[in-house]
Amino acid sequence: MLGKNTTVVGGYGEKRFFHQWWWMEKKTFKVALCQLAVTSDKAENIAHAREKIESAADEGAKLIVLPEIWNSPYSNDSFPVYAEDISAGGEASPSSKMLSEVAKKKSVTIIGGSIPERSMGSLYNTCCIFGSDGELKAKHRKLHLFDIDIPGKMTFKESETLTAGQNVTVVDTDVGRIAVGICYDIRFQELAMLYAARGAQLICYPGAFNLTTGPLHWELLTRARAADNQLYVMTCSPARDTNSSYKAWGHSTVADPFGEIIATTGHEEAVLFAEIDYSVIGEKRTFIPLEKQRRGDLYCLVDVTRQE
Ligand SMILES: NC(=O)CCC(=O)C(=O)O
Repeated sequence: MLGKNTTVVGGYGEKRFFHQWWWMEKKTFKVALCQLAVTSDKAENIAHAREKIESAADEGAKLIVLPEIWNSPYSNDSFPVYAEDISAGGEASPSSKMLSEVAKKKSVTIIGGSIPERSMGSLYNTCCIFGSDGELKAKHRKLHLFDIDIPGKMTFKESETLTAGQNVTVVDTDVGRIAVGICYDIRFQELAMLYAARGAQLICYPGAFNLTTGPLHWELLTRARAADNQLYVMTCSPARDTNSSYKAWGHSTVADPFGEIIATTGHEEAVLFAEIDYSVIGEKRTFIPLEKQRRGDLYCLVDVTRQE
């Protein structure tokens, strides 16, 4: 049953989102993905992230992306200890304060990876998006919690400590219309499809896959989300720490709207640069006109959250 705020997207109902000038326009810029080494010292993590962001900006990056949980170890024991009250700002959230300051100082857009957030008695895995004026433009709370059990290989249950977010996130920035998902969110194609229907040119997924699923699925999903939706996809991981309880896969990656990898790295700390050209989106959608060819008479995606 379709509700008051329900919009049918894809198929033939959403042409307006696919024919706006801004994704046909040629607009190139440099992006930097900071695959940060994370320690158990929060102040050190913040200072280190600041240094990497500043040097990426000095090298010409206009959009800077951080990994999932970059101010804390990735563990259910750590999330409550490292959590910050982002909406209180200032000293209550030294991580977001630093991101805001550096975005403004360097005049760059920052997709601030994610940090554990404390709000109204709950904890979230939250990405803050800062504009080049240093303002917080949006907050994405991870929608799909990472609860998996592959016996003897990988068991994790974020829902032991975290609460899932309730909002999808698409934000207009100086460097285009950007959508955000966090790690496990990448497994849900409907979300990416909804983002494409809302005109996203780029989806950023700060993420921390592991040594079981990473080799099989990280690149596959990055490329699939890009090729299915014909837009840019970026996945930004922490560097692997072989001494930590959760070993991140690393391999931060940028895929173009054809699903081709245009930048990637290994598992050590790195800052990865790529050149983004939004005119490629229009070009690939002309070559392979999926949007015109969808069988809206047989299936469709329903956007239950759009406010008209
Ligand atoms: N932090 C996460 O959400 C990890 C997701 C993951 O490893 C997966 O396989 O999915």
